Amino acid sequence: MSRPGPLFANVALAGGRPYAERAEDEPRWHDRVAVALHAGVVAPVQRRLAGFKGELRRLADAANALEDSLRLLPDDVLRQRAIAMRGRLRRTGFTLDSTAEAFALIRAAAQRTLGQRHFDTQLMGGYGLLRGRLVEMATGEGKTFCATLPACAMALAGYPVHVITVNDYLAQRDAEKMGPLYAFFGLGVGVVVQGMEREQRRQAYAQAITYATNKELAFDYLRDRVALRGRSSRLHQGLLRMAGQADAGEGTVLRGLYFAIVDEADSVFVDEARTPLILSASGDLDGEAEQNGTALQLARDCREGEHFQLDPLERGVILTDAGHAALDAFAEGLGGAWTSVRGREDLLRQALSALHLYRRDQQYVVMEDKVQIVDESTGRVMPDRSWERGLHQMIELKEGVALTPRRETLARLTYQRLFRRYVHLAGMTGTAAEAAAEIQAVYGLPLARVPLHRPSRRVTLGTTVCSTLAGKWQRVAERAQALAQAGRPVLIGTRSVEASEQVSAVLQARGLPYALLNAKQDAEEARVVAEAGQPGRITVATNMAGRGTDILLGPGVEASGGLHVILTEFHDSRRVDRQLVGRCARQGDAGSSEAIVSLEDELFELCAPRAAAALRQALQRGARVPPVVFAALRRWCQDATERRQAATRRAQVRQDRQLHRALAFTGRGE
Ligand SMILES: Nc1ncnc2c1ncn2[C@@H]1O[C@H](COP(=O)(O)OP(=O)(O)OP(=O)(O)O)[C@@H](O)[C@H]1O
Repeated sequence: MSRPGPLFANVALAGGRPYAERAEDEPRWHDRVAVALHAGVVAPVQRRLAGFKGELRRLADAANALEDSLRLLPDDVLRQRAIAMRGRLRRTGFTLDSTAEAFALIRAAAQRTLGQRHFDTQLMGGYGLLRGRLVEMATGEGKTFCATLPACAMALAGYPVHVITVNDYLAQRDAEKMGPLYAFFGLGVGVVVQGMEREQRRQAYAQAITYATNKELAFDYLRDRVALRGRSSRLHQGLLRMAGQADAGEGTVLRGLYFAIVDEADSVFVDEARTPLILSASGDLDGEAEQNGTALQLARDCREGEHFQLDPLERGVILTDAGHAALDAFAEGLGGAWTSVRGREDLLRQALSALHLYRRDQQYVVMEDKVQIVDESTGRVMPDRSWERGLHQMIELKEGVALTPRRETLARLTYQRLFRRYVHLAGMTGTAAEAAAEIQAVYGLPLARVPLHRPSRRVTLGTTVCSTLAGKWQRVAERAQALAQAGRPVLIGTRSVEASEQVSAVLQARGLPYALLNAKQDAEEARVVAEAGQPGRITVATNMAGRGTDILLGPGVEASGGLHVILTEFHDSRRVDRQLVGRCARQGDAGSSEAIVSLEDELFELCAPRAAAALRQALQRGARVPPVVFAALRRWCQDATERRQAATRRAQVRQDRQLHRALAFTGRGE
């Protein structure tokens, strides 16, 4: 990008103000080819960027050259110089020289306000973000601080900035921590988190820099779309407003989609992009309880293999011929949805899914007498979300809690479509590798790798494979006990609330003190994280302590070997495994990691049940299984899952595009 403007790629006037977003969000033909080829496009992506590394270095050198001249300047002179840059940035855009100067000023201000000096690697990362790249910086290299450079620079130039992260805890933590730096330049910071009122949100988005999670942002944008919907055309609406003839309306919450820095970009752009975002309103409960109750009754009488088959990977239920026949016979004489073939099949499928595919303390928890969905990638509850098409009510009935009304869809959007609408988009993550090609193809962000600030000292201890779950928990507890006794903090990462409770029970039985962080125990998250680096501390956590969590080492811990991370189950993607391991040995600190898994783990059971069973028998016979065999099994399972998920995302984008075309034809976008 040579300059930030012209930004108004597509301007709708919302509440009398311009609302910028990109109109052209359809991927081009070569993007589609790239998506189709997926893994095969890594090489061309990297070739095109061959010259960028040198540019990053030149930028850092240019900023360093200015450092001495800024050191002794009084605060107000520094501030004045930054403000004076606004005109220049608007005129010339973010050239290498102007960016170097802006970054040097921001770095000097950060030293004064936060007591931290941006590393050269952070200057490089910041430049990559400003230039619309997917910046890969290893876990712990300080992406939060790095993002302040482009955020501040863009905000100084007058463009609204969104810093997007994966959970409320991080959004709040980062906004608070970096606030004093922004305040130095008179730039306001807003945070948008779950449960905020509309007006609070509007105020947060009105600030120069807004921190928000991808989910909050997406739903706010969807609500804006609904607010703008139904107007004859954007242009027409804009003209009406200019002429002062438009209805006052409620207006929009956002100011548009100008510049977004997406933290943990692989999670947001890839992992979360499998699920469409659906804005819904309360419907009614007419006869729902009775109908669902009858469906559950029938589902309990159905037998797997005879009446239905399960596809746990796709969370699907397939009815067999015998299943169809039993359903038709059962429905005879019943009214309501039972009268139509589709209606009754839907009911039975949802009931079977509720019974067999959705498990308490895995996909959801029951808290405050409510079924609350646990987000698989963040490990957190999503209190105001529900499953679609009656599934949620079916699970409520299964759990014996009060039924909530079914929701009706108002608007629907995918992350792919949302983020492509940003006029200027950038992403950063510690784990881009396998996702880079897809992110380039779908979102148009080429990869830029930033070198480590200090060489890594992480010790990777390999994988222990146990034949059973029970054996695994014992082994995990033994390891945690031994390491804690040696004065090291230990982080035990689990995939589900259920697993975190299983390992807790074993630790308790051994009389070992530990802290637990999961969707049910999240009240003291900040405290648990703050203490997780203390000597001898054992912390059990789901993915809540995965991405973004920064565990600071207590006194003496560095000398005793740093934080030790135990991965107790492989995730669907290796990137998520690496994120957990990335909690230790950050920025050249001491630290180690190991994996202790079992052949009864879900990944193996779902993807390679026969191979897992054969290996289990071999282990139980006392045979020695070479580690390469387990490594191959892991790779096979994770590759298979990733491929399936990539296919789901492609289908998602396709469906989204078709829907968009159909709606555009009728003049009603989402
Ligand atoms: N320039 C700096 N000087 C001193 N400390 C820094 C600097 N940059 C970052 N840090 C510290 O490094 C730690 C890691 O930072 P941060 O959590 O932002 O890393 P990250 O790259 O976002 O990691 P992850 O990928 O795990 O989210 C924090 O404690 C932060 O305060």
